[in-house]
Amino acid sequence: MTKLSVNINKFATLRNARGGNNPDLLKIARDCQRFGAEGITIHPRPDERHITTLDVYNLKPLITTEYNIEGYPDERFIKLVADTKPEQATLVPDGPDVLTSNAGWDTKKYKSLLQDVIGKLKETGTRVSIFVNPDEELAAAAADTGADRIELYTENYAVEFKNNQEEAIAPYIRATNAALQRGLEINAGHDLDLENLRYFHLNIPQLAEVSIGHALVCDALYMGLENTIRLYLKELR
Ligand SMILES: CC(=O)[C@@H](O)[C@H](O)COP(=O)(O)O
Ligand SMILES: NCC(=O)COP(=O)(O)O
Repeated sequence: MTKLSVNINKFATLRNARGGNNPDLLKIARDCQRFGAEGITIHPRPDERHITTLDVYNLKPLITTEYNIEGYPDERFIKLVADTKPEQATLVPDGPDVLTSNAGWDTKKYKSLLQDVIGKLKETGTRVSIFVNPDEELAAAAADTGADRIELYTENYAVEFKNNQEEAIAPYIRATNAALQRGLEINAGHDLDLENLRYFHLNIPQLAEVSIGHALVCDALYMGLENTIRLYLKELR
C-alpha cells in the first residue's frame, strides 16, 4: 500500500504571513492524521520561511503516523533529526536560497558526503531517503550511499504529464526498476496532484510513499482539508 504523507509547509507559510498562530500548525498536523493522512512531511528550510526550528520539535509528540523531515544535511538538519528521531529523513540537495526543491542528488559525485551523513542519521534509528532525478544510473548508485529509499523528484513528470503521459512516466519506471534491483524502496514527490497522481501510482505500484503539499493545500482551499485528503487517498487505492 502506498502511503500518503501530507507536507504541511504551506500551512506554515500562511501562518507566518501574519506572525501569529493562525492557522495552528499543530492542529493542522493532528487533523491531517485524523482525516486519514499516513504521514506528515515538513521541510524546515534555514530561513524558516515556513517551518521553524520550534515547529520541528513541537510537532514530534503529535505525530502518530510517520514523521518525515526533509532538508539539506547540514549541521542544523542533522541535529534536528538526532533530537527528534523522525521515522524518516529525506535528504535534498537544495541550496539555502532556492525557491523550492529543483533537483535531485548526483549520487555518484556526492557519494562520500552522503555516506557520511547517512551513516550518522541511521545511528539515530531514522530511515533515510534521498531525493533523486528519474535517472537509472543515479537511482541505482543511491544504494552505494547507504540510503534505504530514494524519493523520485516528480516535477518533470508533472510538467510532461500534460503533454504525453507515457513519455512522462517512462524514465520513472526505468529509475524505479534500477533502484528496486539494488534493494532500495521508492518514494516520490513534488508537484503531484489530483490530475497526475493516479497514473503515477498505477504505473509504479511499488511506491512506498508519496509526499504531497502544494497542490493538496491549494485544493483544500476549495474543497476543505478533510475532503481533499480523502480524495488524494482515493487516487492511491
Ligand atoms: C523535497 C521536495 O520535493 C519539496 O517539494 C519540498 O519539500 C517543498 O518545499 P517547499 O514547500 O519549500 O516548496
Ligand atoms: N517531497 C515532496 C513534498 O513533500 C511535497 O512537494 P509538493 O507537493 O509541495 O510539490
